[in-house]
Amino acid sequence: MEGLASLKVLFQAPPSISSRPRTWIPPTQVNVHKKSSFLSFSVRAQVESNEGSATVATSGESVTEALKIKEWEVGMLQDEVAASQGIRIRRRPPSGPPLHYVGPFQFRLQNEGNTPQNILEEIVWNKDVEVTQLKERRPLSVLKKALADAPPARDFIGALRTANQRTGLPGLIAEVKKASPSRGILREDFDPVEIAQAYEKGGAACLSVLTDEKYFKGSFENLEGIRKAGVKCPLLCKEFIVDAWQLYYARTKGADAVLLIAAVLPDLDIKYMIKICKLLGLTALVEVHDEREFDRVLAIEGIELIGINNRNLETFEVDIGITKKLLEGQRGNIIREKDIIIVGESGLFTPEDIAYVQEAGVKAVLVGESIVKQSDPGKGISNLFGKDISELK
Ligand SMILES: O=P(O)(O)OC[C@@H](O)[C@@H](O)c1c[nH]c2ccccc12
Repeated sequence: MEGLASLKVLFQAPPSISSRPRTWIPPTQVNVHKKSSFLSFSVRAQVESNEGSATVATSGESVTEALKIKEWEVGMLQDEVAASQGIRIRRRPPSGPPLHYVGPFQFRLQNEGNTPQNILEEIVWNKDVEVTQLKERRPLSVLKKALADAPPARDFIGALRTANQRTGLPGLIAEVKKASPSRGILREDFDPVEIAQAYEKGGAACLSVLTDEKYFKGSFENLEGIRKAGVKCPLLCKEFIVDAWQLYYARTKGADAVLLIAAVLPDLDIKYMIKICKLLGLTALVEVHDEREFDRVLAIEGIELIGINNRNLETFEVDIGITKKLLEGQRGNIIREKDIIIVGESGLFTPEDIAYVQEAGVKAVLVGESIVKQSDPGKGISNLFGKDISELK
C-alpha cells in the first residue's frame, strides 16, 4: 500500500450527500463503524497507484483506515451543506484528519483547533458522544419494540389551542427546569413531579421537561416520572436532538413532543425528523432565533408549531423584541395562512411581557425561569399572567 497517489472508497449505492440527512438511519444497519450510518454499507477500496488504476478488495487495517478517511471527508461535507444554509453550529469532528491522510489542504486547515466555538456547539458535540454511547446500549431495534409499551401520545397542539381559546391568553408550556448554563441553579429543592403537578393545577396547557443532564441538570427519569405520576398535560422532551434515534428514545420515555433546533439541524434533517415524528405520533416544535432560520423552517412542508427563542443560544443574550421582529410583515402573513402556532420562548417574566408577545402574534408561550423559581410554581403562573388562569372559562 506504499506510494498511494490517492485512496478512494466506493460504496455500494449510498444516497448522495445532498439527498441524505445528517442523521440518516439506513434500512439495514451493518455496524462497520460506530459513528457514521453512511458507512453501514459493504465497502471496497479502489487503489490508484502511479502505474494506473486497479480495483482491489481490501480487508483489515486498510479498510479501517479507508473508512476513517471517508468518515472524516463526509463529516466535512456535511458541515459544508449546513454552512450553506447559514448554520454556524458545526458537528463534532471525529478526532481530526486520520493519520497519514494526504487530503485536500483546505479541509485540514478548517479542522485544526478541534474545540467548540460557543456553548451551543459544545452542548451539541457533547450530545453526539452521549448519543453514540446510549445507542450502543439501546439499538434502534430494541427501541422500536419498546414503543409498544410507551403511553399513548397526547395532542400537544390541541392542548395549546384549547387553552388559548379557553383563556384568551397564550397557551402555557411550563418548563420543569432545574438549571441552565446561563443562569446556574434556578431551584435547589427540585422535585420534578411536584413542580409538574403544581404547573398543571395552575393552568399550564403543556409541560416542557429538560432531559439534558450535563448542562441543565435534567433527566429522562424526570420525564418518565412525571408521566407515570399521572400528570395529564402533554409533555415536551426538551433535548438537543442531533440524531433520529433520539426521537424514538423520547417516545419510549413518554414524550408527546420534541424540540428541533434550526440552528443545529440542516433542512434535510428537519424534514426527515418531522416525518419520523409523524410516524411516532410526536409533535415537533421547531425552534428558530433569526430571520434566516425562520424562512428556512417556513419553507418546510408539514410544520405546525414553531418556537421563536428570544435567547440566542450562542451568546445567551435575551431580547423579547426578537419575537415581534420575526412576526412582522410577510412572515406573519404566512403563519396565519398556514395556521401555524407560534410559541414565544424565553425571557418572559411579567403580564406585560405576555401581552407584548401576544400582540406580536404568538398563541403559546414557553416559560421556565420566572415560574420555576417561585416557592409555589402554580402561584408563579398567576403572577406571570396577572391572574389565575386555571379558573378562566
Ligand atoms: O427559562 P426561560 O428564560 O423562561 O426559558 C425557557 C425556555 O424557553 C428555554 O429553556 C429554552 C428555549 N429553547 C431552548 C433550547 C434548549 C435549552 C433551553 C431552551
